[in-house]
This record gives sequence, C-alpha cells and structure tokens, in this order.
Amino acid sequence: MPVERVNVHCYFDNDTGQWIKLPIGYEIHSDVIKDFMDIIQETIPDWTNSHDILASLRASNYDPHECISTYFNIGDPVTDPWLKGIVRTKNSAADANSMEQKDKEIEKLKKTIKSLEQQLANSKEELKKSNQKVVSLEDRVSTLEAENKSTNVRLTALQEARPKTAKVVTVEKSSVDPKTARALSESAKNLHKSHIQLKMAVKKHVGEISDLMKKAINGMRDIRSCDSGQSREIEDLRELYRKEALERKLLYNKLQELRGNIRVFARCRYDNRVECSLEFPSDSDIATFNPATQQKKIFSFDKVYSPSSKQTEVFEDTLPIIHSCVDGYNVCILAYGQTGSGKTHTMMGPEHDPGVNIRSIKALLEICKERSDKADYTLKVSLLEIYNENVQDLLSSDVKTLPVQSKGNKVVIPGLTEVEVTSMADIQRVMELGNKNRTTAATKMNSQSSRSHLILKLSVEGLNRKAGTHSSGSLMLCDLAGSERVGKTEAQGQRLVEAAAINKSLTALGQVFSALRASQLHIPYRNSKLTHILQPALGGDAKACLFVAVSPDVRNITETISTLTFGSNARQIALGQAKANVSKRMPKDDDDD
Ligand SMILES: Nc1ncnc2c1ncn2[C@@H]1O[C@H](COP(=O)(O)OP(=O)(O)OP(=O)(O)O)[C@@H](O)[C@H]1O
Repeated sequence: MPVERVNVHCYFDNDTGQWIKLPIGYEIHSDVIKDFMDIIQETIPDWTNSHDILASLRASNYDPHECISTYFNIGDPVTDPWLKGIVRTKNSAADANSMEQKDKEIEKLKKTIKSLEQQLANSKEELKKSNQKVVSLEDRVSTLEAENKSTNVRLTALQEARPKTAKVVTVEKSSVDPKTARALSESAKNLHKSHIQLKMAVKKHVGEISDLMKKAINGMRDIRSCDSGQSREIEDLRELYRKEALERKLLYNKLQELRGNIRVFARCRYDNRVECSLEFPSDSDIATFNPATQQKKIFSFDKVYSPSSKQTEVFEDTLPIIHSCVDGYNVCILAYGQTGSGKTHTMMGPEHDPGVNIRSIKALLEICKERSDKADYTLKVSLLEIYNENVQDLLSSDVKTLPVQSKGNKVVIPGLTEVEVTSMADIQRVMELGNKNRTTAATKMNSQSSRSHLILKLSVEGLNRKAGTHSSGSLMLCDLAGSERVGKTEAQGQRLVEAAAINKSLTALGQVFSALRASQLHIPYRNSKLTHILQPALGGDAKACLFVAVSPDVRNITETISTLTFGSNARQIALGQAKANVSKRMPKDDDDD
C-alpha cells in the first residue's frame, strides 16, 4: 500500500519493523534536537523562537555549531551595546596649574599608552591562539561528522536489507534457515546499538565543541571590543599629549620671558697673582671702591659669579635656554670683556674643565636623546669668525669672505659649511678642524684670534613623531673680541683697523640691546656683521645670555662695559635688566679715564 505523504514525515521504526507517520517538525520533540536547541539557546539566549532555530538547524543539516556561527556572522558586533562601553580618559590634567604637574601627568599618560599597547599586543596574541584552536576544533568536528556519516550509510544499508529479509521470512518461511535469520537479527541489533553509542559520543563531542565555540566567540567579542576601545583611547591620549606638550613648551617659554629674554651675567676671572679689587656684596652685585675719591659704586646684574665660581655653576644659569633651543627657539650665549678677562675660559674652558660651549652642546645632545622616544632631531654645526667685518668659514680651508643676507625672517650666509653631528666626538672633531683653520687664517692675515669674534652655530631641527609637529631652533655660542679701547692700547696700522672694526661691532651690539630693551620699532641689526648674524637669536622670542668677563684687578668696571653703552646713558649698562647703581653720586662720563 502506498504511503500517504501530506504534512507528514514517514519514519521506519526498527523496533516494530513498521513505517510510522509523524507530523512535520516532529524532530523538535526528539532528544537530540532538543539538546541541539538547548546548546544554541545557551549560547544565544536572545534567540527564543524555537521554529526559527529548528529551521536554521535543518538548513545547517542539524549542525548547532554552524547555526551559531551563521547567527554571529549575520549579527553586527559593532551594534552590540556591549562594545559601546568604552571609558574615555578625561583630561584630568587640564586643571593642573603648574608645569611640574603637567610633566608628571604626561609621564603618567605615556605609561598608560605603553601599558595599553602591551595589553593590545597580548590580546592580539590571544586572538591568534583562539583562532588556531577554533580551526583545530573545526577539523575535529569534520572528522566526527565523516565518521557519523559512514555509520549512517552502513545502518541505512542494513535497514534496507531487513524488510526484504522479513518478506522472505513471511513468503518463503520454510526456505530460511532460522539460525541465519537470528544471527542476522542479532548483528542488526548490535549495529543499531553501536550506532546509538556513536550518536551519543558525537552528541557529547558536539556539546564540548559548542562550549568551546561559545568561549571562543565570547573571547573574540571581548578582544574586538577591547581592540577598538583601546585604539580610540590611544588616539585620545595622543591628542591630549599633543596639547600638553604644546602647553608645556609655551609655559616654559613664558617662564624664560619672565626671567628676561636677554639675561646679563658678570663673571670675575680667578687669578691668584693679583689682588682682587672688587667686592661681591650679593650674588647679583659687584662693588668697586676708588681709594682716591673714596667712592664706592655698585653694579647690578642678573647674576654675578665671583672668582671662586666653578664652570658648572656658571653653566647652570644657561641650561634653561638650551631647553628652549630644543623646543624650537633661537638662543645665543655671548662672552664680552677685555682681552684676558676670561671670555674664552668661560666659553670654551680647558679640556679637563670645559666651559659653557661644550657643556651646552653636551646638554643639548642629552635633551635630544631624552626626547628620542617621541621625537627625531637633526643637529648641524657651523663655525665662523668675523675679523675686520669679514665673515670667514672656519670649517673650510679656503680663506674667503662670505656675504650675510636677509631672506624674509631668516638670515643666511651662502656658502657657509654645515656639518651634521650626532655625538660629542663629532663636535670635538669639528672644533679641532675650526681651530686649525682659524690659526691658518690668522697667520695669513697677520691677526690675533682675540681680535676676532668667534661664533659656533648649532641648528636643531625636530620632528615630534607622536604629535606630528616640527620644530626649528638654533644655538649660537659667541666668544666676542676683546673690548679694550683704542686709546688705551695705542694701536696703530693694522691693529688700529682691527680695533675700529671691533669697536664698531660691539657698539652696534650695544645699540641693538638698547633698542630691544626700549622696545623700539626699528632695531639696528644691520649696523654690523655681528649683529646681522645674531639677529635671529636676539629679537622676537629669542633668548640670550651675555657673560660680562671682568678681571679681578680692574679698578674701573665701567670701562669694561663701556663699549656696550652709548650716548647720555654711558654710565648705565644698557643691557637687559642690568643696571649700575652708584652710591653717593652718579659719576660723570670722564670719571673713567
Ligand atoms: N675663572 C678662571 N679661573 C681660572 N683661570 C682663568 C679664569 N678665567 C680666565 N682664566 C685664565 O686667564 C687667562 C686669560 O683668560 P682668557 O683667555 O679666557 O681671556 P679672554 O678674555 O678670552 O682673552 P682674549 O680676549 O685674549 O681671548 C687664561 O690663561 C685663562 O686660563
């Protein structure tokens, strides 16, 4: 009799040996399917419609693992509210009211970035491992499924064979050996048993795999959310860092401006062969006493270094402007004073106890190195000399005069050699070459080194990788020519020409200082080659330190500084905040000589 197949499913029952009609969707009541559905609902509690789940199971050939994968692949994890819980770091440092606090905050933020980057790397490693595990589990499932399939094939073959046997038994009862029939039935039963055992094993494994899948999916979800959260947090921190770095730079510059863009220090040379005629009533004053007139004069500076001051102490006050240079400002350090007053000792110093030059360059290299985790710096050095208003390149063996030109806000010296340096050893090599060329040039021109201005220029180009900003600063270290007066040295011939050129450039320097101090609209930089070259490091937001070198036996300090003064202010130092306070009475111009 043909089997009616309307909205029913036919199933051959082994135990009764009959075909059984079942309604469509009957499998929803079977234990295996119920277990599959439980697995799916445990993994995806939001998926409650059992008909949908059953439909999905059918579509995936009753593979709960595939159902779960399909569900998650279709779902958009970005819309998952779970992923939206990203805690942003607030700019708690915004309220910080001191630079020190901000520096600490930046340090903290840097550490947070580092630890977040470490966490991100760990998470990526875990994700990789999970992916490998999932792939191996998928392989295992495939193997088990293949095994299951082959068992099913064998069972089906057996089931197909059984009704035929039954028929033979009914129709040709007498011709079948009952022993054979029993043995066949026994082996069919055994096969069925082993099929059920296999099914149980597969079910167990599928359960395990499903658990693992659940864990892997949750892990992946965590990692994805963590990944996107961390990327955003890192970007926020970067932005915050950029702001903080700029703020620190501006605050530091403000601090330097408050201290004075041009700071004037006096340093008295140590000399045990002469009696010191000067007194140092405070660390910012020098007092002179004239026994003939019984007059005492006090001269004030930003700082005064007595003969006992060490090179390290002298350097300490110039260190802040070295930081400014790396921040992208033009700065200069100058030594001014009469021949033999200690300018070269202060600037260059002996090899075993170097002066401001070497210490500044060392500090500059160290600052660049300290900041190398976030910025790349390129340092270039030039060495030049101004003799009789002629500019000579000391890093070139050619003795030729170079022009000085203004290009927009910049001052350029076409043809001047620039050497890239990365270490103190490079600097030493450059200085040695410069000294050698200076001696050759001096011999050719019959000049003395103290009769020329020596300028060592370092340009610092920075690229902050984290903030993506560029900076460009320069440091000019200048050992000026001796400032003694022509009348005193009784110069003649070439010495007279030298003295006139020195007087011209030092007077021009004094005029520039005075114009800057009076905030005049026109600053006469072009009155000398010296002031023209120093222009970028004196005006605007540039910073300068001027060392006035003083001999301990000097009777009249005003003479030492007089070349930097002019006009009716001849008795007051027209530099920065330095001034001369004269006790009892203001001396007249001719008091000096
Ligand atoms: N603070 C100091 N302590 C010890 N020695 C010093 C000090 N200052 C200068 N001298 C010594 O005094 C001498 C003259 O100093 P220095 O050459 O620096 O003077 P200067 O002003 O540069 O002279 P010039 O104008 O000729 O170049 C040198 O021998 C130097 O070593």
